[in-house]
Amino acid sequence: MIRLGTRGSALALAQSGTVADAVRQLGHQVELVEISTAGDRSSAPVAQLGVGVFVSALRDALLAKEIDFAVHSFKDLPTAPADGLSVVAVPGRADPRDALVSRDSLSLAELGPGARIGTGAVRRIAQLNALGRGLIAVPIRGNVDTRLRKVADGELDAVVLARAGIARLGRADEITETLDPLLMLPAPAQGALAVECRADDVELLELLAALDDPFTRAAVTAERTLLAELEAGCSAPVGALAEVAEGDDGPEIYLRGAVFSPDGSQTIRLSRTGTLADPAEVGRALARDLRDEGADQVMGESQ
Ligand SMILES: NCc1[nH]cc(CCC(=O)O)c1CC(=O)O
Repeated sequence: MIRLGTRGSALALAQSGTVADAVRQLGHQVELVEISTAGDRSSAPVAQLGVGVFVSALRDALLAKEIDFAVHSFKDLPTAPADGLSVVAVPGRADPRDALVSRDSLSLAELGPGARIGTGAVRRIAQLNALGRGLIAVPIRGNVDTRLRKVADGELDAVVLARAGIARLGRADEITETLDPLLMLPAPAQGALAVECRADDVELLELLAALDDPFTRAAVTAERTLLAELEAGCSAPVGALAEVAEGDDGPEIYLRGAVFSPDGSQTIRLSRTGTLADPAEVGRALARDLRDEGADQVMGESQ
C-alpha cells in the first residue's frame, strides 16, 4: 500500500484522487492520508503567511516517512528545491488560464465601474486595475467553494479564480468567461500538479515517473525559472505562461512573462522563444529582459 498525503480541501482531494487513480491504473494500491497545513488552518492573507504555507506540513510528513508521496498545486510550491525531496512527475496540465465567475453571467467587459471583484492575488488585482475600468478588487481568501458562494450570495459581483481549480471540482459550467492571457496572464505553473516523493525512494521514483508529461514539465520549468530569477514568490505580481509549439528546427517553448505594480499603473510584458531542450534557459533569458526593462522597480512598488 502506497500512502499519498493530501490536504483535506475539496480541491486537494480531487487532485490527489486523480493522481491516486493514475497510480492504481499502473497496478498499485494507494491510500489517501489527510494532512492539515498552516494555510488550511489560518484565514490570514497568503502573502502574510509566507511562502509554502500549503506545502510545508506535507513535506514534513514525507521526510518523516508518514506518507510516501504528495500531490501539490504546482503554483503553490516555493521555487527553492526541498532538501531530500524530488518532484518526480508533472502530469499533463489542465487549462492554465484564469476564469471569471460573475452574477447574471456578466462578462468582464460588461462589469462596469464600481463592480466588486473578489481575488486575493496581487497579480490578478494588478491586471484588473490595469484595465482602467474602475473595477474594485476585493481581497478574499478561502477555498474555491467559499469564493464562489460570495457571488451566489450577492456579496460580490464576480470572482477571478484559476479555471483548473473550478473544473477539478466539477463546476466548470459556472464559469462565465475564461480570461485571455492577453488580459490576465496566469500565475507561473497554474493548472499544473507536482508529484513529490523522497529523493532516495528509488522504487517509487521509478514507478511515479510514468505520470510525467515532458511538455508540461518543460513549460512549468520555464515559468518557474522566470519567477525564481526575478526572486519573486508564489504571491508575487508576476504572470507567466509557456506554450510548446512546433518551430522551424523542432519543438520550441514560447514563454510570456509580465510584472505588475499592484495598482496596475505599471506593467512590463515580454515574451521569448527558445528550444524545448532547455526550458530553464528560456526562463532565465526572459527574466533578464524583464529586469533590463525595469522589472525590479515595477515590482518594488508592491513592497
Ligand atoms: N493559491 C490557491 C490555489 N492553488 C491552486 C489553485 C487552483 C488550481 C491550479 O492553479 O492548479 C488555487 C486557487 C486559485 O488560484 O483559484
